[in-house]
Amino acid sequence: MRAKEINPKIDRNEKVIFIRGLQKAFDEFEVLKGVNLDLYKGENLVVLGRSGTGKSVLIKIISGLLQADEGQVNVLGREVSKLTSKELDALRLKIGFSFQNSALYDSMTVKENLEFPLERHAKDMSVNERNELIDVVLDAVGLSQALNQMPSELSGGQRKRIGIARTLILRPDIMLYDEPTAGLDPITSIEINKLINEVQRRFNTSSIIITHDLTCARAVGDRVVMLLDGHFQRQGTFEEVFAAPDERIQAFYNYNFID
Ligand SMILES: Nc1ncnc2c1ncn2[C@@H]1O[C@H](COP(=O)(O)OP(=O)(O)OP(=O)(O)O)[C@@H](O)[C@H]1O
Repeated sequence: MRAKEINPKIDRNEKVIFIRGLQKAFDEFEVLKGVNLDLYKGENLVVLGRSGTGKSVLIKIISGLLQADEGQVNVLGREVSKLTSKELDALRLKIGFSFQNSALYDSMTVKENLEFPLERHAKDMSVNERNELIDVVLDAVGLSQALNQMPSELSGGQRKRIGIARTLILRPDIMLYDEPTAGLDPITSIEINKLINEVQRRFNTSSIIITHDLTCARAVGDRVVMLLDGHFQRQGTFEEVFAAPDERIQAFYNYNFID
């Protein structure tokens, strides 16, 4: 797969996430030891790292699910640690989570699954507006025909797409994808990579994509960062990061890459 062409709409004057000196430990175990991160408006940032390096912890801190021990974590202009729980709920609505375990409700149709977040968070929306929005997000993920199907009738890749549609329906500014291609075959993975780029273009979202999948990293990342030993050791385009003469990075590459 060819490397991604960097999105020309990235606005480097606007940081939607700004993190400085982030530290997080669990008892004696220091997971994040001073992480700095910028996510620019319109950018897809890939965070790579081996298992247990703290990628999920980072996402949880960004979304206020975990507290940082030290450092500044600013999301859409708000300092996360200073928010009340109500303010945090409001901020979370601007963040779309596509987590590995964000499963669909099996007893509901695709349409009902998509209506669910609207019923909770957009109570005043008319039926017509809802239906229009459902059309828009289903079209975006290429599954308009699945409207009345049950999740059990869909493939793993299609369920993943509907999960992303359900996240998009609240029109988030930021998308957080945790291992978006995990458990998918290579062809379906490539389709999900294309979808991540399509979401970026169509909805002008800024995204963090956490993955071990280097094919995914190369296909979707405008910028790639490598989390190693509690710090971001490298960042740049995919090619720049893997051109680094660092044994640990080369080992990661050689072990993972499927070309
Ligand atoms: N709530 C918690 N309490 C104690 N330790 C935790 C907690 N959450 C995470 N950890 C530890 O922090 C480390 C980083 O975990 P994290 O889930 O962020 O890894 P990861 O990089 O996302 O790994 P993977 O790719 O396997 O998902 C792990 O050693 C984990 O055991």
